[in-house]
Amino acid sequence: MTMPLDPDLTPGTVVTGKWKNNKYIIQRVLGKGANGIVYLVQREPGGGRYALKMGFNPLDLQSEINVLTSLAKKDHLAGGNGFSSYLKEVDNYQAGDSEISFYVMTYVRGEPLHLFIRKNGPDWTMLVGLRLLKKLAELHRLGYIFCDLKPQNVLVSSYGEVELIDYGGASPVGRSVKQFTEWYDRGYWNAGSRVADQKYDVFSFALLLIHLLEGEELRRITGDSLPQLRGIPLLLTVIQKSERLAPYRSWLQKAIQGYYDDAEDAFYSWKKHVYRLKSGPKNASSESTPTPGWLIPSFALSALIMAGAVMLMLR
Ligand SMILES: Nc1ncnc2c1ncn2[C@@H]1O[C@H](COP(=O)(O)OP(=O)(O)OP(=O)(O)O)[C@@H](O)[C@H]1O
Repeated sequence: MTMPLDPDLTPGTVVTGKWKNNKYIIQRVLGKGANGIVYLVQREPGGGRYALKMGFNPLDLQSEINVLTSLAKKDHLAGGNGFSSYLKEVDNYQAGDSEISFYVMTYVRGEPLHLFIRKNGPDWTMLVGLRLLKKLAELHRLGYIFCDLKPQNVLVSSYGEVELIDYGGASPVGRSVKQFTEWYDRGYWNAGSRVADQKYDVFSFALLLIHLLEGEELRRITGDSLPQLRGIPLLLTVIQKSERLAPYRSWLQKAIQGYYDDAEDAFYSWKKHVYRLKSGPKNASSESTPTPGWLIPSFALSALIMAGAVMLMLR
């Protein structure tokens, strides 16, 4: 089976599945990664919108499909409804002489975590972080580790709902991590092995948080030091010195040092932290940065949506 290197399809192209004969009309490219290209498609007939992924390498795509299938089965058995409905269909597409494998999944509306926080402000980190930990906890309960946690793989809706995308790196507990991004990788930071366990994801989450709020400082401090000095003490220094990380300090110190057994443990600890913030004093950053007048209405709306979302979450 041959495969074009770059299956770039123009809007309007109809992708017909070879085996199941379902038709999907390409609307636009949602994104391109190292492993494949993801399109927004409309199913015909019926018209529902989905995300359709074509892989550059059929074997990599198949292993991703295997993970999603196994997750769906486990989730179904556990009575859940999150992962069991994510994967919709797997088929092949005959494009000229070549056959391209693809799969269809739920279309997740949202923007990558780092862009969401940049646009809506760091105050959202508290809520979005809680929801992300909840997602990871659901995955851990099914025996899987996400492994390649990075801002691009976390999509956030305008109400702060969180979805993980790209399960290409997900592994059952105990396997070696096959896909990772250095900045969020426990091995890169000399903070533990590259074997998939629950703490691996919690560590990546902690690094994600440091990156979101203190990215420049992290780059500066690691740029100056030798690779062998990259490690837990260096990260603890960044956490200790940072004003922006102050509300998360004790949580982060524990996460970095592998104190939390899994994402559920980390989630409950974070939840307590959210409660504390709710009743505590206003944080320093909102006092020290004056808000321009024209931003106040959108800020107020943003705060209102966040308050509503926090209440929903803590019900
Ligand atoms: N279900 C989805 N709903 C909406 N957008 C999606 C969905 N899946 C993927 N995307 C978009 O497509 C992009 C590429 O998808 P994906 O991350 O699966 O590809 P990849 O080749 O595995 O990427 P990477 O190089 O990060 O491993 C994502 O960054 C995202 O913008």
